[in-house]
Amino acid sequence: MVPDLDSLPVSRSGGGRLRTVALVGIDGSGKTTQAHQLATALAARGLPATYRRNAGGRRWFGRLAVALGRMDGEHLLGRRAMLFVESVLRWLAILRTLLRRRITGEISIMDRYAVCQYASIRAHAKTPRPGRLNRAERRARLAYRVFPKPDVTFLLAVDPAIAYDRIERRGYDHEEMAYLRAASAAYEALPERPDFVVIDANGTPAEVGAALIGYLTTPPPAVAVPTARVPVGRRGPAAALVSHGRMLLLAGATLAAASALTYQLAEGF
Ligand SMILES: Cc1cn([C@H]2C[C@H](O)[C@@H](COP(=O)(O)OP(=O)(O)O)O2)c(=O)[nH]c1=O
Repeated sequence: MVPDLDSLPVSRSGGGRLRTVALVGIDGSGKTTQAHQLATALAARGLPATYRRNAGGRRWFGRLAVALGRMDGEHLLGRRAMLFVESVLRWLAILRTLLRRRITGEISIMDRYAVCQYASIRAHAKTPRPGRLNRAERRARLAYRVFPKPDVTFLLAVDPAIAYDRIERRGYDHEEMAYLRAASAAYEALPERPDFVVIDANGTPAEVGAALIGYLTTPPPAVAVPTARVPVGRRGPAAALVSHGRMLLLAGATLAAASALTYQLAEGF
């Protein structure tokens, strides 16, 4: 059966058409592989799905650091500066993705989203405490709150040891086991965690891909499932106000982000 836009669960739950899908999880969980695969699978079903990468530049700075004789981006810039740069670049990347989505009407299959930055901040803290919201995260949340929640957020849950092996095999970066464990715990402790659709990502790309597409194309249960997308109290004129306010904020942010240099930086990461 070939599903159309209106056959996807998100539209059936009353929230309108499916517009944004985010894949989140620790490094090596398979976000990039699966986001590409999912966009291709949806496109093959005639849906306007496009892969979008909301990267924070850590990998790029890692390569630069190595070229300059340092271990990684954190070693090059310092822990706090790297987190700040990552937060800014990811913010710009998400903004660009959402603006593109608005212009093209595509279904954006997003490789990472705002929650990845919150998890990164927790896991990269001097003393990682996965359950604790620190000052840096508070600031990031303030900046990222202009972005709407994706229609679906898939958390690719993977054993950190499997993720570690995958990263070693892909060969162009390295993560410590302690960091992967802290990041995994951070995702589990995020307040957004109850909204995630958790997918077992320990399997093969085909198995995980089937779980993702299966979720999106399987009709929801007949019982009324409350949707978290639009709180009931925000419907009607209040919803319109919130929506306009958000658009104004986004427009202002677009101006701030309009420098070609910054745009190119975000594009490259
Ligand atoms: C999804 C998946 C990826 N891989 C490989 C592909 C990549 O080289 C590497 C990491 O996957 P990748 O998609 O790059 O993970 P992320 O974007 O979350 O960091 O592991 C597997 O070996 N098995 C899998 O099931």
